Amino acid sequence: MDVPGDATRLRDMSTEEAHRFAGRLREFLIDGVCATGGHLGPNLGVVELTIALHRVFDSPADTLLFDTGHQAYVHKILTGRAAGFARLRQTGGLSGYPSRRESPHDHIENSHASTALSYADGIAKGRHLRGESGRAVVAVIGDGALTGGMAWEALNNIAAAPSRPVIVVLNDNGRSYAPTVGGLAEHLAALGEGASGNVFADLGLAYLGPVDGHDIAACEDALRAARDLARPVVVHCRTEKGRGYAPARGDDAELMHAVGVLDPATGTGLPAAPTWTDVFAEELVALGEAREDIVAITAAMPGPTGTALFGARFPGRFFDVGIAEQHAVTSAAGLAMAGLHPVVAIYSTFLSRAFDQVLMDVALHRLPVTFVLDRAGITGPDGPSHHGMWDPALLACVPGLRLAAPRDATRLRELLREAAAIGDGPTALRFPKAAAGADVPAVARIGELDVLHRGRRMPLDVLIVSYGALAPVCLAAAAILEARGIGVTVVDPRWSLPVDPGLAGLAARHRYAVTVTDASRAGGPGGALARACADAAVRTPVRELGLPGAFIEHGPRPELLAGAGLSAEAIASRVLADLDTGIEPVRAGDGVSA
Ligand SMILES: Cc1ncc(C[n+]2csc(CCOP(=O)(O)OP(=O)(O)O)c2C)c(N)n1
Ligand SMILES: CC(=O)[C@@H](O)[C@H](O)COP(=O)(O)O
Ligand SMILES: [Mg+2]
Repeated sequence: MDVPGDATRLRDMSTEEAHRFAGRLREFLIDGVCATGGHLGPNLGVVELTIALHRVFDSPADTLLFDTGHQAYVHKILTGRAAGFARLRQTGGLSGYPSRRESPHDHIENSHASTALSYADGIAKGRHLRGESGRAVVAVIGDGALTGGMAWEALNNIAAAPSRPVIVVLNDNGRSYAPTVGGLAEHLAALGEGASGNVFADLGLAYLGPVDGHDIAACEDALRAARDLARPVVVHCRTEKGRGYAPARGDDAELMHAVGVLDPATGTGLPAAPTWTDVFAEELVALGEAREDIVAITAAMPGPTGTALFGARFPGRFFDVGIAEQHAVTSAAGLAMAGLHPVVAIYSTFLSRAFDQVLMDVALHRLPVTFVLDRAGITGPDGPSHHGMWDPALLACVPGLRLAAPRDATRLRELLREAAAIGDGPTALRFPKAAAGADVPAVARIGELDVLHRGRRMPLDVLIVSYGALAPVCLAAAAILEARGIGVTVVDPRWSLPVDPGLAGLAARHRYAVTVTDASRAGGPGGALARACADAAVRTPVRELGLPGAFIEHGPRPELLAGAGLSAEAIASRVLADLDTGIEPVRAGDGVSA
């Protein structure tokens, strides 16, 4: 695609030429994203708006921020990265979000929504303090991201800083994945249509709009007016998600918000095997049939979390609260106080945002809320701010919370029921973004934990403690070790928090124990087991295998897991090396495990 390497040529275009260019850019997006997967709908909706932004503002001298960043493909194309789209979201390829390493035009790498206005507030204040406030600070935020409370914390401060003006560009396409919920959505829709008030003006912000976000000249006029106002201002642009691509505007419920590889001619994708989310979605409906106290909550992600099925079946017991995870959790606490059993379906990575609410609004009151953490562990193409790798460490701090990691679909159903039956405190389940795969049967049950494989020799050499979906990998590692004459037992605790009381005793009957989890090692279940062994004066050394304490770049899930040493071969090699060299057992009171 012939794309101006910089915005100079873009600015020299007439409006008509710019619209023709927008058409070519749209075709480039459709062909490129259908070939790689990614956020097709959101980016088709901001083609003209982003062209107008780069014709009016001089990035990177002027700062352009994108909230969530999933809609920054056009920005990337206009800043010299069109060629990189052939490897979008692939190992070593272009990130699907802004990337500071890729370009000085990029600033926010975090794909968690509702943050851009706070960055803008801080940057504007910083520039003012350093006497550099001559340039514009522009933040593009979607109507969905604007349902996040943090955005309003920022607007409150931006409005109070007239000498450090921020230009807020509201990209209002009326949706997150699904139509944006709540009173704000209705208010935005009424603006310009005789609305009784204007929330932005009431906060003290200037308001320009609504503007047709697909009319380049109208966008440019509004953006120039905003720039010349020199005071905090909201430019309200109305756009269409998926614009210009019929399959995205057709029967697709989410207007192709996030797609896999598609046939560009039809917009159809490859058939996918049932996922963990599909299993959860069905079981939640079955649970809802059996128990009328079960209610479900999502933070603007009914489709991706699978709760849409429950919502269709029980519309009165289903709540989409918008991109408002903190509210979701504490509203769930309220529902539990009212005698219901809420199931909060939330990606692992987004739970981080509501940690205080889990700790102080749910657990402190010992409320029966069940958190279903989808996309736990390595997710893959969405990169470091999407891997769900910190929930075990965070939740290990929560008194009274029980965390389960099902190893397969049958255990997911089983553990969801067990969690829903617990009435004296919070529970959580975690599973990955992956096909659900074949069941992994147990050969025995010891208390709450499943024995997946018994070693052939006594005294047994190695105990592998497998958490969650990596059980097949652990069994394959056991086979490699047994081929080397090493006896191995593989167990799955099912509930990783609190530590199963039988695990330390089981470890005592082995020379060595290794824990395997698709989560950050730091604060993971392995450390808890090591300390439990130390406290029980069990001298068996415990090796913890998991994800490193680092931000892991985007790439295919299997490749990233292998890169973190979570393949059968890598686990077996680690065990063999430890057996050769020996590792010290954790001593009682030693907070650090091997
Ligand atoms: C804190 C948080 N929760 C959920 C998500 C998942 N998510 C990604 S994009 C999106 C919808 C964003 O809607 P909007 O801001 O209106 O942008 P649009 O896609 O419509 O351009 C959601 C819910 C997220 N990125 N961050
Ligand atoms: C941008 C965002 O947070 C989501 O749209 C993210 O892309 C999740 O994608 P999956 O639902 O495919 O995991
Ligand atoms: Mg939107």
